[in-house]
Amino acid sequence: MTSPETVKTIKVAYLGPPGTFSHQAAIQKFSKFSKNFKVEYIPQRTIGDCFNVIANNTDQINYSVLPFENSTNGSVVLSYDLFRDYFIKKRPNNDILKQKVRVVGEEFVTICHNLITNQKDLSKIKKIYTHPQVWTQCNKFLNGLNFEKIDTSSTSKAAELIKNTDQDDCAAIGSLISSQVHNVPILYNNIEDDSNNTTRFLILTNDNEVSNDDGISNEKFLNDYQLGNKFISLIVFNIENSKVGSLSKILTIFNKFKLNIATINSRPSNLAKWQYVFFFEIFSNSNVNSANNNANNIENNLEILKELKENCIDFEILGSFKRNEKYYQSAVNFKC
Ligand SMILES: O=C(O)C(=O)C[C@]1(C(=O)O)C=C[C@@H](O)C=C1
Repeated sequence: MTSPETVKTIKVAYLGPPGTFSHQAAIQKFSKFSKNFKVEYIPQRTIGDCFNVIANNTDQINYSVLPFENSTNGSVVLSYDLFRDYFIKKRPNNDILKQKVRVVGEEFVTICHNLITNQKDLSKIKKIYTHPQVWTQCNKFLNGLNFEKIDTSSTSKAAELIKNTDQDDCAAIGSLISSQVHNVPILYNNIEDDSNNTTRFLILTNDNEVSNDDGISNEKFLNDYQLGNKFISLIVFNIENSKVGSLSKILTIFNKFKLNIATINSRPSNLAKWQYVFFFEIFSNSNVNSANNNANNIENNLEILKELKENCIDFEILGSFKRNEKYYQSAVNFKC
């Protein structure tokens, strides 16, 4: 048995305060490690801070949890823009394979929203606080109510503000756990439009870190705990926007190598007006870390990498990770 002094600590950053959906994602992903490791969950003030602790290698954080997309209202653009800015900043180096910020996993959380308030009469609520991503997940409940929307850094922050106000016309939207953490009652539960409302989170790490005394990389360590053999690679690139066919050329490359594209997103490049940075997620079957990688895996297929590089201004693999088995679960299994 490992003695308490030799137990290694895994530090996981998440959007705080405690009780956010990001906190829930972190616990879902990392609680299984607590048999062999001491897992510390470290709250961050903003989603930007969750990214920066990894990008800047601060506070000896091993992993960070980042909301990435929601089944009701789509991409968390703030997270895409953090990747975009990181990619653009790194452009001059253009080092394809070894990046500092790596995406090494994903987690899915069922998002059930609650109206949290000390007020007992809905018609008396004049201000509602929550994270901006939430408003359009609760359209049906909120439509017709007459209130001021106040954005907060997270849902649990909204509940904390309600706790600390003496005004009786305020409410927050957040999780059951946030209402318990801040000890403010729920007036209405399950106010999300879709009872299967789900957010997908990415797990980030820093390549320089190792997870255990054997020197196994965080990437391999986390993937070894994940079942299945489907991998996802997240890539980011920019192309000659004005050249006819430049994006279709990229699509052709994936078709040629028989790789399925799971998602496509674009964001303004911020380099010049009306120029874009593209994010693709690519399915593959082989393990990034195994010795017998086959050519199907984008990270190790030099031919694909060469063709992509030739047809992009800049191109980067942000990470590859095993598809979380929750992705395949039916909606019924996602119920709260
Ligand atoms: O505010 C929270 O609780 C978060 O974890 C952030 C966040 C997000 O940014 O999407 C996570 C899940 C929900 O979709 C709403 C908010």
